[in-house]
Amino acid sequence: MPSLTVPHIPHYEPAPATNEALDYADLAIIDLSNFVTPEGRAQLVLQLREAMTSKGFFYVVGHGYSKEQMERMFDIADVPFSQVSDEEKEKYVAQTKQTGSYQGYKLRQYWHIDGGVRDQVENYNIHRDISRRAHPEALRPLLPEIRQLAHHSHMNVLSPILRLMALGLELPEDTLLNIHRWETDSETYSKSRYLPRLVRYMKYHPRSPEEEEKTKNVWLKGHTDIGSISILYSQPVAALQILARDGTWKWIKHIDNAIVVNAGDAMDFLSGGFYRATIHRVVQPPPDQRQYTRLGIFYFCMPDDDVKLAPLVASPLLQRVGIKRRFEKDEDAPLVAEWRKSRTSAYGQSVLSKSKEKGVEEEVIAGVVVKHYN
Ligand SMILES: O=C(O)CCC(=O)C(=O)O
Ligand SMILES: [Fe+2]
Repeated sequence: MPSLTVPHIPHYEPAPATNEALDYADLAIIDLSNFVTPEGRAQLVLQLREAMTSKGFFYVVGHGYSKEQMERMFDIADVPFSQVSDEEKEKYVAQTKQTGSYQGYKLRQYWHIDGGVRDQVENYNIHRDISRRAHPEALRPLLPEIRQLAHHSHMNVLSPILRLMALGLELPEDTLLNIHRWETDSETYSKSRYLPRLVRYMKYHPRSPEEEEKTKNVWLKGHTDIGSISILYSQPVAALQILARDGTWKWIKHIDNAIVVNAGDAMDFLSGGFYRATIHRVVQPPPDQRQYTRLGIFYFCMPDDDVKLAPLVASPLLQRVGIKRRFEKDEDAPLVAEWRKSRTSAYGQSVLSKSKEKGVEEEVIAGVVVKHYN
C-alpha cells in the first residue's frame, strides 16, 4: 500500500447476531491455511469435492484477512450507499439493459420480484480493474483498498479453490486457474479485453408489511448464479437460504470473518454437472433482525470471455461418473461473453412464463432454460 494512513470514513455498525433458532444448512468449513502443505492440500481436495457435490455451498476460513481488515472492508462497502447523494448515484447508474454490464449502481426498485412489488436492494459493482470506470467522489480515495479486496479475493480465495476443484476433477491443478486470469500477459492488452470479475457491494433495506405480504417474504427469488464461483463475505443478518437436495430451504449461518462460496452455472457447464450450481434465495430476516439494513460484499467470478462453456472432457473423473451436457453438442455451447451478456441484461426485466414444475418460472437465454424459484 502506498500510504500507511487510510482515509477516515464512518463506521458501519453491523446488526447483532440473531437469537432465533433457524433451520441452518450444515456446511463444510474449508480452512485454506492448510493449503500450504501437500498433505493439507490432498485433504482439502476431498473435503471440497464432498462439499460441492452434497450441499454446493461451503465456508472458507484461514484466508488471511484479520477481523479488523474485514471490519474496514464493511465500512468501505457502506460508502457508495450512505456517503453518496441520490443525485450523484444517478450519474453512475449501470447501463445493464443496454450493455449487459453491471458496472455502477443498480438502484432500488429496478427488479420485479412478484405481485407488482419491486426490490429494495441497492448494488454498487466495480470491475476488478477499478480504473475502467469513474467512481463517485466519496469512493475515490478508497480505490486502492477496493483493489486490494479484489486482489485478495482473487489470489487468496478464488485461486486456491480453483486449484482444489481442478484436482477434484483429476485435472492438472492450473486447468481452471488458467481460464480465470487476474491479468492477461500485458495490462494494455487486458484493457481492451474484459475479464469478467466484479466486486459487488449490496445493501438491502427493510420493506413495508405490504411488500412482505405480496412477495411472501421473498427479497431475491431463488436462482443459480451465472458465473463460475461466487465469493460472499459472511455478514450477520440471516436471510440467505439454499435449496437443499431434499427440497427444503435451509438458512446460511453467519460465521465471523468467514467467506461463503458456491458455484454458478458456468462451473456447472464446465464440470458437466459435477459441481452443480445450487439454487439460493434471500428472504426477510428473522424478527430480531428485521429493523436492520443488510450489507453484503461479494466477488463474482466468471471464466475469461473467450472460454467456451463446454464440459472439460479430459477429466478422468468425469469420464467415469458421466457428463451431463446442457447443450447437445459441445460446439453449440456459448462463449462466456455471450452467456454473460444475455443473462445480465435480461435479469429481473423479462416477463417469465410458468414452468411445468410447481413454483417455478422460466425464460430461455442463449439457448438455455433459466429457472426462477419462488
Ligand atoms: O445477499 C445474499 O446473501 C445473496 C445475494 C445473491 O444471491 C446474489 O446476488 O446473487
Ligand atoms: Fe446469488
